[in-house]
Amino acid sequence: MPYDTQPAASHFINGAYVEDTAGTPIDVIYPATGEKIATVYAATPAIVEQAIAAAKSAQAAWAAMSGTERGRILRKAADLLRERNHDLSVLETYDTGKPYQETSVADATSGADALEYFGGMAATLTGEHIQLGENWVYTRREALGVCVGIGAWNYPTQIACWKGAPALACGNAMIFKPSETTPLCALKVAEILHEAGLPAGIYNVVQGMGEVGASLVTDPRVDKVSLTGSVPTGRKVYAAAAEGIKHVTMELGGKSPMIVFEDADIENAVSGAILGNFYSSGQVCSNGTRVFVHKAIKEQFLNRLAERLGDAVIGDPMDPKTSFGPMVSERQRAIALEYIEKGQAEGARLVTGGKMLERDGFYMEPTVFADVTDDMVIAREEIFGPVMAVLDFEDEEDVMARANDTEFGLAAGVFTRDLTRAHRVAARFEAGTCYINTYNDAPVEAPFGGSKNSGVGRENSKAAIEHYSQLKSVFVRMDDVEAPF
Ligand SMILES: NC(=O)c1ccc[n+]([C@@H]2O[C@H](COP(=O)([O-])OP(=O)(O)OC[C@H]3O[C@@H](n4cnc5c(N)ncnc54)[C@H](O)[C@@H]3O)[C@@H](O)[C@H]2O)c1
Ligand SMILES: C[N+](C)(C)CCCC=O
Repeated sequence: MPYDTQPAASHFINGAYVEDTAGTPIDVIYPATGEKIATVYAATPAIVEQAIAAAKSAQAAWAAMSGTERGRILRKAADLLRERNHDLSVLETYDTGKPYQETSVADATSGADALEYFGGMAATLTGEHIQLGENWVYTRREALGVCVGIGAWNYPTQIACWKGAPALACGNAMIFKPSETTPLCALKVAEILHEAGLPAGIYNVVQGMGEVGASLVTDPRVDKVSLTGSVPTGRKVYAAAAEGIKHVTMELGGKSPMIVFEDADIENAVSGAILGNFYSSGQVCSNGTRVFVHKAIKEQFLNRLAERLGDAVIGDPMDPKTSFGPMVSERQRAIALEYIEKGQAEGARLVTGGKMLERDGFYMEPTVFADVTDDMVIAREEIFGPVMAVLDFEDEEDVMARANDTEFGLAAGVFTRDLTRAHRVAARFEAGTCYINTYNDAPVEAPFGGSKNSGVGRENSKAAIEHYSQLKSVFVRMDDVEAPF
């Protein structure tokens, strides 16, 4: 192993690594080999208490600093993430199994973008002045207090930063619980933030399974919860947060549509479908896994897609030439393979792939089904694996209705050369993040998030500020107070 993956300790609390081996051990498995590469221990109630107490006592002083001072620390952390991109990318690859070819451009770099963007914005956060005759109101944009971030396993560095950066820019403290499947990367984010000058207690990381997350969400000292995870977990966390009337951001799952019209640039549409189904071995929330292709170009599209998939380099994720790595875990691969069996049983046509690879690690083939119909399980449920469902259509009205006929609303994409149609379709998509002639771009400047069951709130962009701060109005009377008696 060219990299020591064992973290200094399981948790990062109050500016330092903290260990408590009384917690349940969590083995960290390298998905490319199935080997154990590290062990962390789930937070005990005493560790959770330490983290909440540290965040609570540090937050007010952090919020009292000027935005310029807070932002400077975040921007320094962004620089450190970029300087250490290689090591952080290697760690991300060990944590998730995603190829280094991806992690070196999409994870620590995306986290750095968030820290730089929100670091730059911290000094610009202001209230407003509202004149009412002689009297006036001013508003103060204030921090929420203690925020809890709970992560999924597909983008551990990115999620730790996408939640941490706006929270900290607004003057909050954060306690982040990574997914138990990928616990390593967030510890490095915490370490770097503190090296950049973050005061102790402002960004803490605790490990554990769902119950650790639940104990954070229900603590009365916690003011906001931001979850990235599945819809079933989102339901539980949203309900628990509602009990305490807490602020929430819910970044949940999807089964997003991608519509390829007969006038589309086929090469670009195939590229979009590859990016939106097979990047990160298909383990991306916003993936366009229901690909509606116009009947007139369907066979051309499928032939070109199969040819391009033949160019995928499946192998050692650390080899920079590898473009398709293993699934994150044996369990996640088993889930995807079960869906493939269901697809075949329901009569979908297997165009390519469909099997696990007989080698160490959790590899399977990128898989494409054609002749999928709307009622098939593979067209309705989120698989979270490299399984694309291609469906036919002929009519725009009909395909719009079918594209929107889902409980999810995370993302949606359209490929067409017809400008008017592109914008008409984007306007009619019931989804929070839409694409025209591209797929899965997620720059920090743009809001990212879902509608319907795919989520509440937005990450990134100015919109995230609304979800990590609150406005206080202060009414100022200049004349006398009139009272009835
Ligand atoms: N919308 C987005 O931005 C986005 C991004 C990445 C992943 N996802 C979604 O995440 C899912 C895959 O990730 P996963 O398998 O890790 O999801 P998951 O829902 O199983 O777990 C997510 C996190 O929630 C924690 N958790 C579980 N039960 C909890 C509870 N009762 N209280 C508090 N925390 C609890 C887990 O420990 C984990 O850290 C997919 O559905 C995917 O679409 C969404
Ligand atoms: C940046 N991506 C690739 C759109 C991923 C966002 C997080 C979803 O899994």
